[in-house]
Amino acid sequence: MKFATDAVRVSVPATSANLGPGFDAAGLALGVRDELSFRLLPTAGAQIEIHGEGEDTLPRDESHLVVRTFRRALDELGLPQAGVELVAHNRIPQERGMGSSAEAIVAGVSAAVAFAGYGDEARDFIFDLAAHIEGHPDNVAPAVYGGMTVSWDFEPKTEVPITDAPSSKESNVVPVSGDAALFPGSTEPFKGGYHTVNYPVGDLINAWVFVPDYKLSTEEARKALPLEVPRTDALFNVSRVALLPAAMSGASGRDTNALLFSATGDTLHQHYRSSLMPQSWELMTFLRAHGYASTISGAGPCVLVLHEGDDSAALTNLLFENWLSAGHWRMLHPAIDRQGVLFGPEEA
Ligand SMILES: Nc1ncnc2c1ncn2[C@@H]1O[C@H](COP(=O)(O)OP(=O)(O)OP(=O)(O)O)[C@@H](O)[C@H]1O
Ligand SMILES: N[C@@H](CCO)C(=O)O
Repeated sequence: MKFATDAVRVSVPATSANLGPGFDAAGLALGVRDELSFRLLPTAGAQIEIHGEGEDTLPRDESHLVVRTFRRALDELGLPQAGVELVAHNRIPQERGMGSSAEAIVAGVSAAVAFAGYGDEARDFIFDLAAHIEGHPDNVAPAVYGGMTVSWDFEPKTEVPITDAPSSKESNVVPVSGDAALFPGSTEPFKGGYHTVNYPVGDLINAWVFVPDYKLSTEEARKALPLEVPRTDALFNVSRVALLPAAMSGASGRDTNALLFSATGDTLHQHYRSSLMPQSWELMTFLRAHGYASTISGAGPCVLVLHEGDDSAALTNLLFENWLSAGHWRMLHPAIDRQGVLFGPEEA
């Protein structure tokens, strides 16, 4: 395969994973974007210019996450390993729970796809490869498709009776019974691996992200989680995560803010991580004590609030004296992003 163009642009939104109960499954795209441009160079290697978030910390060599995933995607697409110039304008806070690593991975894969000359039809390929590189799909899915997503890892070997389990990698696909009848001609196979669906988000749903002045790596935050959880905690999260789509739609016919409050409850992961981010835990519990649907964003330490209606003034009043005035927290009010990654050839 050959490069279809010599320069491409990519724009990827921030994301908030888990939304409380949906650990490693639910995610929401937020209107804070990193913008990247890539240009092929006649010589090997990577030349990297970084503006904004990470300009003092990110590497400027082949170990840069965007470049690493770009190279992996070039291999997958059968494109040669060319030299590349990368200019990144980063707005997404890093190691804060706003999906910066998923953003970087989606950016690298999308750039390779754009160089290959593909457009929207390659979105599923981007999701599949990026989720495999990230290792969990909850940030990658909204970064790719926008809006609210729920993702899952389909394992034919465990989800079909053992006697029917496919034995080779090639047959690691399960046709879903009934599809052909419902949609004549449809094959809709469920292959092993990550899948995702979008759920509607009501126009009046607002999101706020409180960004602290300290960081926490996802790797550290994942180490704090137990391998097993009590059944009562698992049952609690099953009901809460099942409520999320109805609450986020804003169209359930019930009080949306009351539903959002219940739907963002979690007993599976947040409290195990609280000692790694005591200030964030305190802010989240304070907000919940005042009736706000509040969660730790992703692996933390940002705090997310979801609410029907614009409560910016009330939130500022509530938090100014004890939280915002000391300068340790920034309050963001991003739109819900409904587009996901944007990518294509650099316009001349
Ligand atoms: N824009 C970027 N460009 C290159 N590398 C990045 C970028 N953003 C993040 N990274 C890499 O990803 C790491 C942060 O990943 P981590 O998963 O810890 O945080 P996060 O993705 O912001 O949080 P979460 O997954 O909880 O939302 C950084 O230390 C850096 O190595
Ligand atoms: N679901 C992930 C999101 C962070 O990448 C976690 O909470 O660890």
